[in-house]
Amino acid sequence: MSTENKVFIYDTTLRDGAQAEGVTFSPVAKIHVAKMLDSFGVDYIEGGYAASNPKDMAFFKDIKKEKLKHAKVAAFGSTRRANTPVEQDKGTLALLEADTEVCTIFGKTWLLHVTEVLKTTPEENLAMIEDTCRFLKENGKEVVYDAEHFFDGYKDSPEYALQSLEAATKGGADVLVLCDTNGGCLPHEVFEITALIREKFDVAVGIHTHNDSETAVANAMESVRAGAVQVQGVINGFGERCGNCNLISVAANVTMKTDKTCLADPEQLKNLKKLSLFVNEQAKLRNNKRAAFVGDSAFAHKAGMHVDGVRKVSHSFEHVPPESVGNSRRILISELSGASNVMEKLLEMGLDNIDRKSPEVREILQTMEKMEKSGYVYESADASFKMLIKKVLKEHKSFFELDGFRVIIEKRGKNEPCISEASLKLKVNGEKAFTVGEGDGPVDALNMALRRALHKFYPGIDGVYLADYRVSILDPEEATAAKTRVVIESSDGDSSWSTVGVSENIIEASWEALVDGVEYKLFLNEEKAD
Ligand SMILES: CC(=O)SCCNC(=O)CCNC(=O)[C@H](O)C(C)(C)COP(=O)(O)OP(=O)(O)OC[C@H]1O[C@@H](n2cnc3c(N)ncnc32)[C@H](O)[C@@H]1OP(=O)(O)O
Ligand SMILES: CC(=O)C(=O)O
Repeated sequence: MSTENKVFIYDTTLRDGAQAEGVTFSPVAKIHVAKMLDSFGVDYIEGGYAASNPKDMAFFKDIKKEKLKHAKVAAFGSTRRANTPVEQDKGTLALLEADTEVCTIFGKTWLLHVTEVLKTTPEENLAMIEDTCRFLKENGKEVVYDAEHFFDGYKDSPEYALQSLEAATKGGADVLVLCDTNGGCLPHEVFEITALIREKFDVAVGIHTHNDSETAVANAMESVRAGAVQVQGVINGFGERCGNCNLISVAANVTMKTDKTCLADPEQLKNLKKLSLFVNEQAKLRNNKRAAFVGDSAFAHKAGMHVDGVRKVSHSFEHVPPESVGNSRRILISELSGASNVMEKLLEMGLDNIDRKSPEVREILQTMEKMEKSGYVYESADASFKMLIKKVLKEHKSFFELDGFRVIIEKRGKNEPCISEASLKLKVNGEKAFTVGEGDGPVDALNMALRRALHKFYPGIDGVYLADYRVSILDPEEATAAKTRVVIESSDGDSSWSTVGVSENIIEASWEALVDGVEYKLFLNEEKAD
């Protein structure tokens, strides 16, 4: 492995990532993730624990058919069992059966583990490490040696920790990976110990960190600064307990903030958000809004003064340009907004002729603050804020007029399903419309009735559906007077938009949000048609 300014990215999403609570990859998902990682440009893909289960073993067979462009596939396992000849050790033989270019084995560094977990002697553990590395080398493998609990072991007995690395080196290991298995180390310790190992060993050094002290990425970055040339981690940082080092942040930090490189094609960084979303989808995990670099909030500006700064000089409040990692800037509207937030929204609406100091901008701010005080929130209901702007600017028109609605929910027997039905009376362009809708719940039924009523007049909203529905109870301590806030996300398949409604009655709050959502789409359709 060449160490010249290159940091090798070793991805263990499919192995240590799969050790996260709530994560299981299907065989198809494993292949999808591996292909995506390869296109992104990671150097190693650890596909699973060879001796663990048939699914992991099948992955090694299936991935061979995929002809990866760049990444090497690694099979993971442990040193041989104590007092077992390596050529008879089931785990080691499973590594050979995986038939990968690279084999990664973990071995014990910490005497506590040697005597209390393996229940063997320090000498036998050293023999286990050396034998297994040598056997795999003799079988033509590139061998990555993961020194489990390296930092804890080193703090307990530096002498034995060094002997364990010497055993791996004698066995021919190509990389010595220092593992902070329990995730308890701090960056300065990782720097010092990595630097020391780099000095003592003429073999490439790698780093594998866990996030139990919330320092996994910082620890990996410090190890790299001290000379580590391989970083092991997981896309999005999930993994055993609190997770592994997040490779999303490592790839971005190494590429943009150090003089080192880690991606063959640094332009791939523009696919960082895409990669993050894809891996979460395959792992069936929700996206973390606040994730560094790739989260929806990573470049979302809320405070008025920040928005003012970003509008003047983008890097005044952004550490890297959002587009460099495939993300985008968002301006949020809330009671903490100032004129700059409003100006950004006006621009998004194509209204570029309104002065920042104009009375209209002040009135928009004051109306919004008054509404927020009574329970509305606009930071997650951008379309409602745009409707509010139209109302203040007297550019709003009602596409229809409500004459009334009735919603019923009926359960005809213990084992019968709940039926929701809504009947709705509207006037559109002076013409009366009366419709009935059924749905999975009362709001869905109301939504169906509304779309049916409008179909004849505005067929452009036919494809719009409810994508998400969230309810919050405001002032719950005032039991009967509690208000309900409903946020609805509507979608037409290509884009989505959110609206808000507030009332003491949940159906009325939902109706208000529905109306904003429909009107927003009708305005957009009109603008497109002009
Ligand atoms: C830090 C890490 O994340 S390392 C990766 C850990 N990952 C996993 O454990 C997931 C996959 N594991 C598995 O599917 C199973 O544990 C298997 C198939 C590997 C082993 O299953 P079992 O044989 O039933 O053993 P079990 O899991 O209970 O116990 C571990 C055994 O491995 C031994 N062991 C643990 N670490 C090592 C090591 N580095 N080298 C050799 N043996 C080891 C233990 O001493 C224990 O041996 P014993 O049965 O003689 O007491
Ligand atoms: C090898 C590994 O996963 C660890 O030490 O955490």
